Amino acid sequence: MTDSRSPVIELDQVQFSWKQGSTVLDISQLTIYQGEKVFIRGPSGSGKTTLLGLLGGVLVPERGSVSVLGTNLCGLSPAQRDHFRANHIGFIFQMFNLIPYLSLVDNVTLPLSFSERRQQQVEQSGLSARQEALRLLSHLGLNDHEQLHNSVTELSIGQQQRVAAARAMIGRPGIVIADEPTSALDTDTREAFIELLFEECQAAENTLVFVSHDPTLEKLFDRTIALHEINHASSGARPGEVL
Ligand SMILES: Nc1ncnc2c1ncn2[C@@H]1O[C@H](COP(=O)(O)OP(=O)(O)OP(=O)(O)O)[C@@H](O)[C@H]1O
Repeated sequence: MTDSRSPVIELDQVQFSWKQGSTVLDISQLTIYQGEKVFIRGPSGSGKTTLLGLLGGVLVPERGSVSVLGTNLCGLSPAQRDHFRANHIGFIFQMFNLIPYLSLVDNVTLPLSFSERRQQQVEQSGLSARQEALRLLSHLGLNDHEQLHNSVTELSIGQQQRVAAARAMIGRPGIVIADEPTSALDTDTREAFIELLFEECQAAENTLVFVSHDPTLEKLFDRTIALHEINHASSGARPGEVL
């Protein structure tokens, strides 16, 4: 079956191993399309975080190509990859990685300091960076005036997650990559958060790549990629192992 949407991420004959280790990822082909909401699952240690590192240009494969929005990341220098990532990819990390000495709003607007493109996208919306940060936080469920003045160290896990998601999405990067961002939450809270994430991604035309261990979330997504099914590396976990 052919897909009429444009590919935004294309992996071709990719192999990756950590130094002196055996091959962790060996993927012949992987294509993710514009606007898709993709769920990636796989056993612990199967290489999900490593794959996200390749998609974001944090890591480069020793073989094959990783093309994102038409740019082959393997052909860029480390500095060019950093620049590309700042412009086009929003990350939601497992541990959120919020900056404790910055306010919530400053945490959210931080990516704009590294990306003129994302800054311009906010300007074009007619809002200031602060207004856009507040809009995103409010849409993601953080609109209590008092909470907004809290230090990030005083936030619950769910609230931290919302700040991290707003930070990933500010300035419409195009691609949002989330690594197990809901693991500390109960099922209802997870689903509610993901629905909000979807709405915001759709409005901003972001493609979403989401990694989780939780199979109950799968049904919410357009497509699931079972990493252990597309990964031919001998060190990768085999189908049937504990998910
Ligand atoms: N920085 C690193 N240096 C060396 N080996 C690493 C590094 N990061 C991960 N690995 C190894 O690569 C393999 C895949 O790890 P990865 O974190 O990508 O798996 P994962 O599927 O995301 O696991 P989990 O679900 O537990 O987070 C593992 O064997 C791991 O030990």
